[in-house]
Order: sequence, then C-alpha cells, then structure tokens
Amino acid sequence: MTGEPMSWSGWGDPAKARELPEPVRALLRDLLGVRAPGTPAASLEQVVLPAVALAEPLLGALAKVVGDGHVLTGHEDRVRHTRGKSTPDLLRMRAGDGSDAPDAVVLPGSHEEVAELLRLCSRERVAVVPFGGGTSVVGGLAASREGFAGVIALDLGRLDRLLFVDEESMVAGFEPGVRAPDAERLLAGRGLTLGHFPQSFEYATLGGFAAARSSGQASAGYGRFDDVVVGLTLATPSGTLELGRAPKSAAGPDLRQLVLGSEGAFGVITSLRLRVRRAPAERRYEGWRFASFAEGSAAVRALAQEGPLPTVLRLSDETETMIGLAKPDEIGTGQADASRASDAAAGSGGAGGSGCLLIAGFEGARVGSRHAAASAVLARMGGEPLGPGPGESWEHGRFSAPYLRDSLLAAGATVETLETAGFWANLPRLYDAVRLALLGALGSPLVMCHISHVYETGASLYFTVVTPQDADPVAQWDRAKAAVNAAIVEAGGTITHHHGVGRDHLDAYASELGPVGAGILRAVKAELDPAGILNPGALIPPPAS
Ligand SMILES: Cc1cc2nc3c(=O)[nH]c(=O)nc-3n(C[C@H](O)[C@H](O)[C@H](O)COP(=O)(O)OP(=O)(O)OC[C@H]3O[C@@H](n4cnc5c(N)ncnc54)[C@H](O)[C@@H]3O)c2cc1C
Repeated sequence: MTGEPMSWSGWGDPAKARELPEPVRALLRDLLGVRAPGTPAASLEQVVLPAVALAEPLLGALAKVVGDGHVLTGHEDRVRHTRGKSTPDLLRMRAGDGSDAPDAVVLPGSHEEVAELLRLCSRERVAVVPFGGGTSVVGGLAASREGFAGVIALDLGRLDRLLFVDEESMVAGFEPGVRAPDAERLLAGRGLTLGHFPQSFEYATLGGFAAARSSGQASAGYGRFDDVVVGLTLATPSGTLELGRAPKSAAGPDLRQLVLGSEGAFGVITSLRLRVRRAPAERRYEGWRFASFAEGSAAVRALAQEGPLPTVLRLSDETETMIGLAKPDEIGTGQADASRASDAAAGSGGAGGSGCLLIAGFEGARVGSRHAAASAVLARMGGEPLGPGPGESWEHGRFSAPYLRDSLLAAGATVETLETAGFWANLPRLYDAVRLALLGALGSPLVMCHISHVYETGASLYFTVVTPQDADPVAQWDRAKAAVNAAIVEAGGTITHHHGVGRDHLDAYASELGPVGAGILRAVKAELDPAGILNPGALIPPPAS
C-alpha cells in the first residue's frame, strides 16, 4: 500500500493540508458572516468513545479466525474507523464525539476468513460494517448497535493484491482493499489503466467503489465504476455468490447489479474482475466559456447525444466559475481568490457576469480527430475556446479541493457537497429546486454547481455549499440536508448519482423505491443475511410501521 494514513479528523494526507489565505478569511467574515468557532477542535486523545462492548471470549474467537494482531481495540484504531468523511462526520469528530465507534477493528486476510467471520458474527449477533477506504460521505459506515452484542469494522486493507491480468480479454482481477492509486500503479507496469478517478481517488478502495456505485471524473470516457465491473465474489452469511462468467448474459436478471451499490448490506465483496483499458499515450485538456449555465448545458447535451464525448467533461455554473472551484489549484493564492469570492458572495450564489467555464479533456485514441469534432459542436453551441490553460489547471488540481474543507471548518464555515441526477428535460427544475431548498434552509449560503457526469438522456448535478456555522453546525446541516432531500424527491430527481444511500439518504431512497421496491431489498437481505448483521441501518428501508 502506498500513501500516508488519512487524517483522523479531516480529509486526506495531513501533509497536504492547506491554510486559508487571510483575504479569504476576511471575506468569509465580512460577506458571509463567518465567525471562528468558540471551541478548538478536539485532539485525538480527547475523542470520547463508548466502552468496548464485546466480551473477551468473543474478541478471542474473532482473533482465532484472523490471527492475533488482526483484531484491534486501541483508541486510535477505533477512532480511525468511526464514520466516514462527510462534513457532519468531520464536525462530530472535531467536537470529540466518537459515539459511533466500532468495538473492534478486524482485518481478515482471505475470502475464507471473511466467510468464517460472517458465520461467527451471525451466530453471536455482532454487527459487521465492511470498511474500505473510509471515504463514505452518506453515513455508510456509522455503526448501529441496537439489538447487537457489539459492532466490528471489517477493514479490508489486508486484501490488497492484484490477482491476475488477462490482456486478451482486457480484464484484471483484484482484491477489494486495493486503493485506487495502488491499482493504477499495479496496472501501469503493463501499460493499462482502470480510468476511475473520483475526487476521493487517493484513499478510496476498489471494493468501496463497487459497493457504492462510484463515478469518477473521467466518467464520460471510461464510464461509471459499475460499467467497469465485469465480475465479483460476494461472501455472505448464507454462502458465497460468484457472479460474471461472461461480459453479458440473457440468463435472467443480472445479479451483479444487485451487488453493485449494495453498500455492505448484502455481503462483503472479496474479489473483483474489472475491465481495463490501454493507458492513454496522449492527453489534451482545455477550457471553453459559455454565456450561461443554460447555454453550456445545451452544449454538453449536444456532445452527449451527437458525440463525440470527451474523456472528461465538466461545466461549472456561474457561481462556481467565479469562485474558481473548477481551478482548485489556484485557490489559496491570495488576492485573486479574494476578488473572485467577493463577486460570488455578493451574488449569494446567483448568476454573475463571467459566464460559465467548461473543461473538456481528451485522452487515448484519436485525440486529434475527437477534439476537432467536439470543438465544432461546442463552437456551434456558442462556446468560446479558452485554450489549454484552464484545462491543464483543472487537471493539475483535480484532487486538491477537498483539502480546503478542513481549513474552512476550522474558520467557522460549513462546506459540504451533495448531488443528484435527472433527465435533461427535468434538469433546470432540479437545479432550481435544490438551490431554493438550500437558500430557504440556510439564509444566504454560497451555492455552486457543476455537471460532470453526462449521458444521452440526462446528467448529474453536483452542488457545493458554503455557509457560516451556527451554534450547532451538525443540526444546522441536517436541517438543510433534509430540505434538499425533500426537494430532490419532489422535483423528480434521484437522491444520489454516485455518493450512495448509507443512512443519510435512506428516507428519500424509500420514497424513490416505493413499497414494492423496498420490499424486494428486504427480501434479498433476509435471504443473504438472515441475522441482519451486515451494516445494519444502511441502505435497506425498514418496513413502514
Ligand atoms: C473528498 C471526497 C471526494 C469524493 N469524491 C467522489 C467522487 O468523485 N465520486 C464518487 O463516486 N464518490 C466520491 N466520494 C465518495 C466515496 O469516496 C465513494 O463512495 C467511494 O466509493 C467509497 O470508497 P471507500 O473505499 O472509501 O469505501 P468506504 O467508505 O469504506 O465504504 C463505502 C460503503 O461501501 C461498503 N463497503 C466498502 N468496501 C466493501 C466491500 N469490500 N464489500 C462490501 N461493502 C463494502 C461500506 O460498508 C460502506 O457502506 C468522495 C468522498 C470524499 C470524502
């Protein structure tokens, strides 16, 4: 495994933490009314955890399966496996609230050990939360204790091997705990890539991508992660499910789709067979300007429907364009931020005068001809070419933006992201509904949006919100999130395009599924996990009372 352990209370590699420049602090204060929180963030030692509920004989039985040294009950190990990395998760951690900590962290070393652990935990009524990179932003890792003897985090980090590469079929086999950068490194030696680059790339795992139906920044060219998975193995308390003996099949419903997005509630993914592509020899990234988000959206739709699609396609709305989130590596450079932020805050998330930035990235085969054809479409739709500068800047800073969140939280601003998707004809309504819900719930937040996952029939909308923290920022965000979830359901969008359901989206997901759909999920859960030990409280809507 490469890389530093992730910050226990924030995002990413602690060495890459970024300070907010003073002009931005001043603007947050003067224009959004942001004030530094009264109490400093808790230290690791100050985080309060519940006492370990699992009795010694049970801890011993777990250790018998995975070996001594692979059952951890130390303070830091439990803290590091408490919840995920949503903003409420980080706010709770900064407040020293470790109440959702697992009793133990268990690290299996093989499929057989996972299967044995699931049998043991079913027998002893121990809840099991599969844990990949720990980057869930939907409450996918918070342990529910009610009715259980205890909770374990099943950390898949020891299952970190490349299993095989079949270059004839262009399929590679991996264990689930391989982190995305390690997967790319393992494939690079053979000139191959998965092409999956979500913003959580540095820490998320392949098993987590499959379990949460992740979508990466290059989804226009490489597809979503569910397009990449051709086969997988699922260990369940009821036995092992092997799926994917051919790329496509007419033998009934495709059960792979039942496992993709199952968020650890049906079983533990212990291996994956993934489609690989030749690593691109050529890359070309550039920027375009559109007069408005509506004009830019029409251009993006034209590319999705007529082709050719670039590998990366991202359109920021007016506010995101002004604030510069499309060029995150430039944020933090001082005065330039200040004037951009001032413009954006003055508009309180409204339309500004600088138009909208579109980033188009071309990788792989026929870059020249695809670029020429796509450029003709973008020019016809009113786009103004800005050259390679904005595109290269975006590519350079593509994983940087989350590092700003910790500095913003420390300064007293809540910053969080949320997303949805819909058909093209409904997208403007969905955009307005989410913005109005946020403005209604938070007063005058900064609301930014971009489109970065497109299909012939529709697209996702990805929002970033900045607002001053009140005395209880978790409750404040919970209220805003509830308002947005209701607005998305009402406006006919899906509650999530790629973050998943977890616990945070459960109510809205139940509305989206309807009673018959929810009943199907409960029936599958009852078949695969009769004792209900797997990630209880996540994904599966409870029966209506
Ligand atoms: C800063 C940031 C940026 C992000 N950017 C993106 C993005 O661009 N695109 C995107 O799609 N998502 C993004 N996410 C969300 C998150 O990274 C994804 O959901 C990712 O797929 C989670 O992978 P993970 O390995 O961290 O899984 P975890 O967070 O550990 O787990 C996620 C869920 O999957 C289950 N699970 C994990 N491994 C297994 C397994 N082997 N078997 C069964 N269940 C399992 C867990 O129980 C949990 O329910 C972002 C998150 C953050 C914090």
